[in-house]
Amino acid sequence: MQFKILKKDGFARTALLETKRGVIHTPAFMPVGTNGTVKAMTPEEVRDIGYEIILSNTYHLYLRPGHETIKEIGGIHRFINWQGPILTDSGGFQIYSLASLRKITSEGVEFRSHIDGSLHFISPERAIEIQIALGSDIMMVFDECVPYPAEKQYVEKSIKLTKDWAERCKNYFEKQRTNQSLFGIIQGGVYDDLREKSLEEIVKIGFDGYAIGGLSVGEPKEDMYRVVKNVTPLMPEDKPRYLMGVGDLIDVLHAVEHGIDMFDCVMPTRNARNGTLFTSRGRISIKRSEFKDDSTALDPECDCYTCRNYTKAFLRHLYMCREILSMRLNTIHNLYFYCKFFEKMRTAIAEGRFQDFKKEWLPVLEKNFS
Ligand SMILES: O=c1[nH]cnc2c(CCNCC3CCCCC3)c3[nH]c(NCc4cccs4)nc3cc12
Ligand SMILES: [Zn+2]
Repeated sequence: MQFKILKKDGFARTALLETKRGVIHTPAFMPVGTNGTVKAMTPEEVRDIGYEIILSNTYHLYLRPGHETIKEIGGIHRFINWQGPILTDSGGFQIYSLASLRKITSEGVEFRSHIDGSLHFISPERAIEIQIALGSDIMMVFDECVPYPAEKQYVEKSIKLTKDWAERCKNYFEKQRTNQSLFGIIQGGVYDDLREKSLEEIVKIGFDGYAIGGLSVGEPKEDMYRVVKNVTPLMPEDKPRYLMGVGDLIDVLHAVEHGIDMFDCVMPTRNARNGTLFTSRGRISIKRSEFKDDSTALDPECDCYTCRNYTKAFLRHLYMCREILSMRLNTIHNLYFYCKFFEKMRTAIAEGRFQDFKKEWLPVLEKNFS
């Protein structure tokens, strides 16, 4: 995997991440494909909007239909019909946020499936074995995402576990003959000293890229910004930096400013499905009665399929009828808005005007148009 920095603007940078299945222009947003689908979208629609990489999650696919099934079918790319790069998470985060009856030991995590209650055990080695079977291009180590809030001594113990698990993931990965990449994850809660300790330990093990985990889990924004500001410049400059679970475009601007390259978040797709749409004049809730007779486009500045062909009145109508087309048209627009935002941000960095871009967009993104 090659990571080539094209241009720097302060700590912000725009780069090319070259994988065997294609190039990713960074800063990049990675749409979330739970169960192997970016909900309501075909892979062609996601690709035609301009996305180069999507996420699939190990926890769901391991439970249903099972990683062996996907392997027999020909791997995750064949299964979901996405020929570009795919990043899979380790499953650890979903176990904490979805499964029940969890038991965390130094060996791994025992949990009950949120689907049928069956008992499972995933070790760091198993988490890598599953991702290798899926055949993703970028795999994530099995980490412990520290919840917020968490006592400092709990976090101290947890980063030791995350470090041991990261070592075990790397050792297992190196014994397999696979040309996939493996990213490490830095934890440490909101404690700057523990963040630096976790960073040093994970970088010492050595990975193809590094993620900041344990954020966007309910901590105050100023804690998230402080951790990103302090940790990011200490991460290896010549490797991709991935801020997990982020996020809101305001948070993206703060993170790109400090040198983050990759993002994933359910925001554009989940918000679309509940009628919250991002526009060039702020965020709007399409179900509001003020749009009942509004014959104008959702966003006059947007040239996506939805904005070119439908009125706010129709989008509101579809939403009120809970029509499937409502989810599709809203998702097309929100994904398009995010994709174009990242494209404009990359251009701004390439032209050395990231600060202007941030100043121009922050007020828009903070605005609730209604
Ligand atoms: O430390 C972490 N370790 C591992 N994963 C994390 C994730 C999941 C990132 N998205 C995975 C996707 C893989 C494909 C399917 C969908 C998820 C996080 N997401 C958030 N916040 C957003 C949040 C989302 C839900 C609750 S908080 N913080 C996160 C912190 C960690
Ligand atoms: Zn649009």
